[in-house]
Amino acid sequence: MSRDADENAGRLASASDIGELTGSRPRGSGPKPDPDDVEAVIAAGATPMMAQYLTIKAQNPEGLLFYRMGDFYELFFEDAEVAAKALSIHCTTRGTHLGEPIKMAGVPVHAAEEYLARLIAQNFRVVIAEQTEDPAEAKKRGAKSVVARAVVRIVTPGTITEERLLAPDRASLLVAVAPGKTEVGIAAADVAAGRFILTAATPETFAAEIARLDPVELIAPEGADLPPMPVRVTVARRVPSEFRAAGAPARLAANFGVADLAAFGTFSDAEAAAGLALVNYLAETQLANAPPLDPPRKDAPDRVMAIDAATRASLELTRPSRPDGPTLLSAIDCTVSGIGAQLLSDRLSSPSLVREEISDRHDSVAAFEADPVARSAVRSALKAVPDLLRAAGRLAAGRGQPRDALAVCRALHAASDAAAALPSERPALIEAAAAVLTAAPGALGERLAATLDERAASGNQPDGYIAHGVDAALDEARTLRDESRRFVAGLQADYQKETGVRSLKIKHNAVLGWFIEVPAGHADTLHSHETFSHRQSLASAVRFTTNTLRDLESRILAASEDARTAEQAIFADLVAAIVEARPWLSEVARQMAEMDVASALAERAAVSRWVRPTIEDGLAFEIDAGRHPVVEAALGDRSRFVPNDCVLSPPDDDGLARAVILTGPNMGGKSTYLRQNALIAVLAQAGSFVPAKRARIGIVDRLFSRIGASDDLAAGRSTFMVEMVELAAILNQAGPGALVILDEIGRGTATFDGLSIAWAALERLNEVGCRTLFATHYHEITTLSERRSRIGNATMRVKEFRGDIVFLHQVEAGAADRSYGVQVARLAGLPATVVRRARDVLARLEESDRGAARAALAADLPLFAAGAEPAENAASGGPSRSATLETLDEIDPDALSPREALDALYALKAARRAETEGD
Ligand SMILES: Nc1ncnc2c1ncn2[C@@H]1O[C@H](COP(=O)(O)OP(=O)(O)OP(=O)(O)O)[C@@H](O)[C@H]1O
Repeated sequence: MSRDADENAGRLASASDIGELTGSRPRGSGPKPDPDDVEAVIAAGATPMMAQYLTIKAQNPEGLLFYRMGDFYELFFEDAEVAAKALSIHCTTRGTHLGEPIKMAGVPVHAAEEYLARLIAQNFRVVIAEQTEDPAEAKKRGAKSVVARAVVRIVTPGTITEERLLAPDRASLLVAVAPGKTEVGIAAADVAAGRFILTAATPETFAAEIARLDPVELIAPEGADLPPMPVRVTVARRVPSEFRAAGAPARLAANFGVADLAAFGTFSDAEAAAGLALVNYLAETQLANAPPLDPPRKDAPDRVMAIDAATRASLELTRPSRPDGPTLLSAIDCTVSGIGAQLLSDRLSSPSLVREEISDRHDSVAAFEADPVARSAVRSALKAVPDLLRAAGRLAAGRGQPRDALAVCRALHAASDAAAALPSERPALIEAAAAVLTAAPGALGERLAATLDERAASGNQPDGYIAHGVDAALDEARTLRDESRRFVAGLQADYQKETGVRSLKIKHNAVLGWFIEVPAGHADTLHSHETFSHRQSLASAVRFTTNTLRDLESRILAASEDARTAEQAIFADLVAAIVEARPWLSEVARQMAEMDVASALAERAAVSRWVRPTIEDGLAFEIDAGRHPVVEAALGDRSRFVPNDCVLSPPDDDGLARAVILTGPNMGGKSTYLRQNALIAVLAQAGSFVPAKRARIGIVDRLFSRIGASDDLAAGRSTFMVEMVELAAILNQAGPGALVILDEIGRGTATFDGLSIAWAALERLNEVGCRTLFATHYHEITTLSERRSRIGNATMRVKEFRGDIVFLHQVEAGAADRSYGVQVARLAGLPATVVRRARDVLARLEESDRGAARAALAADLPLFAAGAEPAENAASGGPSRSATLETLDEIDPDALSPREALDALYALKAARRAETEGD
């Protein structure tokens, strides 16, 4: 089977194939379940069951159909092949359909969640068709009648609620987008936890907003253009009328039982349209059991730092660029709970622009940092606290288990333990958390604790999870059931005595219920007793029953049934109480997450020696001894990381910020330095302390980072084109409040083109006056600092030692004169002949073209027309030519014999030695 068919059959389009797959149906070798020809197929001789299967499949063409047959979910035709491959399960054939064998694969119902998890992880969508009647009922309609089946749910990445299918530390967001006339409405739901937000973006900010939300599933109108998505987004296309703005606010309001959406805030028509499309999609896929969403809340993207998708990817804030690679989140995360980890991820994705909010968060971190005892106590109270919102969501959706109620109970008790341990110094956020958490466990928590049997509820037992003493009728039914069971046990001894068969046993199985079993050799003894009536003969044993046993069995069954009914009624009451308390539970969850994040960041600050940054208005940016949190952690021994300062604050009265041009050798640490300063800004505004000795930062409203570029062949763009598109976005969008870090802009084209573009881009950014770090190998650009007071030069220090370079990773003022690219290439293991040749070429180039060109370039630029001299000076101020180089220049390696080459090498070494001694 082709890869195409494989991918198309079960999945919705992934980002790269949006459009192509719109409306596509599963393809493959089996019959095409097209609604139009299903009837014809059935008429042509499908069995009644196959006819039912094909009808359901035709109505639900998107996704793999899990068709319930007894204890299995079966897949047929192409679905079977696709699932077999995706799950590494066996694909077999059974019977024929229209003369062809029917391919079939199945997964046991009891293990279905595990298989679903694997399919969801591969972006599949699964349609679940259950048996909706007892097979016995179906039989009554005739021997050939088919058990009624119906689709009960469509499992998609953004609508799952099962604990095992969800990542504990990451929200799985479902996002709907409704393009309007002037804006794009965006609805985002964390379906499992019930959170629902509405927001809007302009066509320009849309991609960045989607990157910030980072959904796992996206609902969009057919034909609408979407920005490139992270790899794992599933896209569901729906007809454009589903996203119509007209009437959407009223219909969405009705959905939440209010007359006017204004009850929840001010929303635009496009936002309401997106919200409605999301709610409808949830109803379409979850049918009767759609998990309830909280009323919509307005999300204000203008309160958070604007970070476009390319910057996010380049900084690896929460998603690694290569699988399992580190991210900022993974390197700093010390949270102890899933809800805390989710909040931290949110914070890093959306650093705040609101000074008070940032400062409140810093206050909490400071309070926890100053009080290690409270910090450790709060962290142990919150350790592994269950995700109570997800548990409550499952219960509200009718998919909950006793263990979900127990999770709510445990979380409420953890909340009160955490409340008791909070630091005594309580800035605003800790005080607010204390107020909420001290009210836990509350009446609900006490009731859950008193009602649930912890051991039984934490397992998967179908009964026994309601504690003894909660309900008299339940206890009575259980006593009756247990006494009857004991009576059965006693009966075994009686029957052994009565028959003299010591090996007689009373046993139970699901098919026969209770029965008496003796080895085949003793069967006659029991046959001779009137009391025993025969039930079943096996090869080695014969089974009997008696009136007394039958009687006891029906008593046990009735009592068990009574007990189960009583338990279910009590459980239903508990669920109702939990559902009613959801708003409070979500507040408790929020505060617990807040305290987990604050104490975790304090822990990080204490362990990794981070400091509280000073956040202010204006364009200050002063970092003393800043470090890169991810590289530092990767180096293992922290002392190996070399801290560096960075000053971009406005130097003049005009209030505009500085740009620093960073030059230095390859591998010298330029990218690390650039990134670390961007990450420090992100951390500071996310509410964290920062890896530095001191940091003073004027709020950064936009962050741009371009470090290296990769091609986007799928979108038909070369590396250079991608780089230029991204550079255009920066130059068009960066205002004075931005922080821009650019690494080797222009390197993807011919030297002079690249140099010119880099030059002009830097000038432009400097005119805007945004804080800029600009790393480049075009050393010519460093001459700009001589003309502009707000442009400075910095370089990465290296030492040369016997022809090799040693990276010091230290940033110092000044400009590098060379990139040491050839030395680095040598370190990387390039063949010696190539390195020699490269040195030769480099020496010639440096001697002739390049220097002249640089001088000419600087002289030609209007800006420097009046000041050509310094540029020329700079050009001629390179290293003086050494005796070694002179000797080297005279050598033509291609003309040398091996012996002559060796002699030449000795001559070079001698010349070099003489030079270094002379130094
Ligand atoms: N401040 C530092 N302290 C210690 N090690 C560092 C530091 N900065 C960088 N390094 C180490 O040097 C390596 C190279 O750094 P980086 O990629 O930043 O260099 P670069 O100058 O950008 O190189 P290129 O120009 O080739 O892209 C890093 O992987 C890291 O291991």
